[in-house]
Amino acid sequence: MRIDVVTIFPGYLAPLREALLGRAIGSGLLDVAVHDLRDWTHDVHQAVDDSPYGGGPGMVMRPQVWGDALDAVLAADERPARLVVPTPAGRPFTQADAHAYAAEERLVFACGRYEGIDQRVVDHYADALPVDEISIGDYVLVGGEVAVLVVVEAVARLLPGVLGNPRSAAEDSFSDGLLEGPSYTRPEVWRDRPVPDVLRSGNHGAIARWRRDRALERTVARRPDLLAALPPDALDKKDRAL
Ligand SMILES: N#Cc1c(-c2ccc3ccn(Cc4ccc(CN5CCCC5)cc4)c3c2)n[nH]c1N
Repeated sequence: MRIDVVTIFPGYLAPLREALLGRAIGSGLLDVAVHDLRDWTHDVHQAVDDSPYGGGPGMVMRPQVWGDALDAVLAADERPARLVVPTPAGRPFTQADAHAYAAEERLVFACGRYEGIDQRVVDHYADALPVDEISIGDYVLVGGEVAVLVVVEAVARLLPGVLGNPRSAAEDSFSDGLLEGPSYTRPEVWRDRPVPDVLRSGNHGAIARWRRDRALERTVARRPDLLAALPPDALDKKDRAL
């Protein structure tokens, strides 16, 4: 998979080259190119923004600069691409999106700043390729770069060979529709707090039941919306007895 990121702050994307993602890049599983939007400006001030038509707070990013940048970036590789534009007004990004994006040959991310990017940019490219305006959560950031780091990590970990243990991705939270329960490791007792006995019993059936019960309890307490979204047959009699 090839990933391109266009931003006025290329340094914000440096973490992509660390740790797991850095190894994925080094092993050729992922090809990442970060581009400075200002390389496509032509004025001495390298202006990328201007006042909003109709008034309102802040500045809006200019369509001409984005058009020149995205034309050049898209033309640099013949693989079909999906353009992903983080925005506070975007559709919520989900684990299902991460799986869908992991199947793409190429993702191009447009990182806005200020009040966002002139809407005509999204509208223009939507005539030529798939374009997603996504949001990573109901809180307000200052730009799209952090969202790109989140999305790229969620996608890259699903690529074959990136995670050391492929079972991790297969057994993700949300993969069975529930939050995962608590995890424990050595020591057996830490600050007078023991590991639950069942986890040391060797009784795999009891362990699986205990873990399912803890996942259900946690989901009821923290994400009742996930329970409501479960298919009717997702909970068995023992689940409902909890
Ligand atoms: N993903 C994601 C995001 C973002 C995100 C993503 C991309 C950009 C580009 C610029 N900003 C800053 C910004 C902040 C607020 C507003 C709304 N206006 C404020 C006053 C009148 C309306 C517009 C832009 C961005 C924020 N924030 N939160 C998420 N989950």
